[in-house]
Amino acid sequence: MSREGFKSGFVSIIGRPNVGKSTFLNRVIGQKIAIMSDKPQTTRNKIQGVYTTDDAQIIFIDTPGIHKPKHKLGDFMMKVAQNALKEVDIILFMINAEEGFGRGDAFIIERLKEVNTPVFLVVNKIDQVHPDDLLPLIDRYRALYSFAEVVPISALQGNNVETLIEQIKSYLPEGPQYYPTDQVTDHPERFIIAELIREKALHLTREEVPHSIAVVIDSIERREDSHTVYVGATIIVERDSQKGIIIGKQGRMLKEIGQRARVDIEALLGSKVFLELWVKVQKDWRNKLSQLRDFGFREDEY
Ligand SMILES: Nc1nc2c(ncn2[C@@H]2O[C@H](COP(=O)(O)OP(=O)(O)OP(=O)(O)O)[C@@H](O)[C@H]2O)c(=O)[nH]1
Repeated sequence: MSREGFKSGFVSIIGRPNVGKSTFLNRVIGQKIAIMSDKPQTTRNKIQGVYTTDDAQIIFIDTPGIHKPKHKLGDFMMKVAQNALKEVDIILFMINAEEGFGRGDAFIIERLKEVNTPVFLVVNKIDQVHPDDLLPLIDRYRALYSFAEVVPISALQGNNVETLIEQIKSYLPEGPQYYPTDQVTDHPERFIIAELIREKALHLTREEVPHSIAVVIDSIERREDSHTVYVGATIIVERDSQKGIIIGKQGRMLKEIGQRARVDIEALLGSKVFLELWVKVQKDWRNKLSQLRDFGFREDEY
């Protein structure tokens, strides 16, 4: 669909782990589509949120944090992120006002210098700092890169988020409405369901299980004459000890993960859900690219 004066484009959100990228996306899109966690580096997949108004459509790409590569997952995602940056209309470089400048930011700025896309410096978590401290912080970043705009926000409380949206719109080219108005994400339900399960598993096991959890959806079936959707999923961990933690005493932890995930999946699908969860150990899955592909990380999609 193409309308006179209608603007549209792609916006990539980048930033160090935990700066608030998912919180921002969730606030703008108004639906729980990105995994949220107090632990860093949980947003591994590209998540697209689509924000549509009468006069514009913004397609957000929640690019995974750019880190120095540590193992192959790092390398792989770095490449994905770098490619994504070249193809978008605007990059939002989000920083955490509370934490200030860090080496991770310096690293990202080096990557930004390799692309021509306009970059907004989005200073998040301003609810946590004194206004007097903001300007010196912004100057520190400005000394390193010429940002198209600088916008302080609080993604959590919503301060200035609308202003940021308006500024994004003003940079977008005229273009078609790529997605229907009611579409908030182009990911198949499968992906969102996997993220919801992963979120519950990470949340409930907190300190005991690191980020080496992947969730694969084995099946989603709506059986005829039934209002129930049957979902089968496997939680993949790296070690036997993690499998034990996920399952818990007499299966209690797995049951809890399943119950909590089911509530969210029911809200997502708008129907009753029967969720069956399995746990599987696959050693060192993060270092095996072929398996990453099996888990849905596909380089050619980007
Ligand atoms: N006080 C405050 N906290 C915030 C704000 N935005 C996000 N947070 C908190 O910061 C933490 C991390 O937020 P996320 O949105 O998960 O961060 P992220 O950048 O998506 O993190 P990764 O998934 O690791 O890349 C959460 O506990 C949020 O509630 C904000 O504006 N103010």
